[in-house]
Amino acid sequence: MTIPGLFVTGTDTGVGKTVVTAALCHILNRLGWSYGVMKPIETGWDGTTGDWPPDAGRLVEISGYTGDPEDVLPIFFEQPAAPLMAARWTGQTVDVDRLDRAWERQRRRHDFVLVEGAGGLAVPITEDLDMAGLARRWGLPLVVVARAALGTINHTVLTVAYARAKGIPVAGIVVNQFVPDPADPTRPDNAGMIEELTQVPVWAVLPHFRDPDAPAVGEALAASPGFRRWLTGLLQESRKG
Ligand SMILES: Nc1ncnc2c1ncn2[C@@H]1O[C@H](COP(=O)(O)OP(=O)(O)OP(=O)(O)O)[C@@H](O)[C@H]1O
Ligand SMILES: C[C@H](N)[C@H](N)CCCCCC(=O)O
Ligand SMILES: [Mg+2]
Repeated sequence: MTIPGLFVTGTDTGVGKTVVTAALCHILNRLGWSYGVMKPIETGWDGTTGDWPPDAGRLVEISGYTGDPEDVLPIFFEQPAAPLMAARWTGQTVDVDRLDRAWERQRRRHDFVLVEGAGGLAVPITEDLDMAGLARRWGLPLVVVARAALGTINHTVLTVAYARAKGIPVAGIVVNQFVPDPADPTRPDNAGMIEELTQVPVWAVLPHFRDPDAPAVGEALAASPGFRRWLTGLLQESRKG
């Protein structure tokens, strides 16, 4: 495989990274790929409720992963905060070697790994590493999930500029939760403006789903021309070896 996977980031927390990562799992399931999933650091879970926290649990459920939880979710914190903050509050530091070891095990097992970040790209993990640094460290191109509504141009352009400043390729942008609103005339044109300003393909403009389950969102993503173009390119590259 020409790329080892995708790092799904967003312009903010709560923009739809997990929904889009689960949709990508659905598409890879349909293609019959063997792939890995990771949520390297999840915050806001204390480890006592259920087997998995919400994000890692969702990805495990859709991908059908049954192995060691450590390889999907090496690190979690109770406080719903940036990892560096959550770690400091409990007198800890994030063990980056532990993240790397989980990543290496995933890479040994799979040609392709889907990784969901926490929050946006500049969210700190340690004093020296943020989400962008993690994607770069693991050689993963980004998918940027962005809101559909007013304010998204600025957030998305800044996210792409930050990625470029750090030398990380951005494979595509997903504009999420489009709901027409007569009070917000920007919505129908935001994706085009984002593409023009960033020169990154918008893979899809996804609607707001009553139930954003992986098959529904995955089929919508799979049917979107921007995503199909990227996938066709990836499949051609993977056939070349
Ligand atoms: N297209 C959509 N249609 C309907 N609901 C959506 C859609 N996308 C996301 N949501 C909902 O919005 C909320 C936030 O989405 P999600 O959990 O995927 O965000 P996130 O970026 O992964 O957040 P976090 O930063 O906590 O990881 C969830 O309740 C999710 O179900
Ligand atoms: C708790 C939340 N759902 C995410 N896991 C963490 C988001 C950190 C965002 C930090 C910030 O950008 O201010
Ligand atoms: Mg999430």
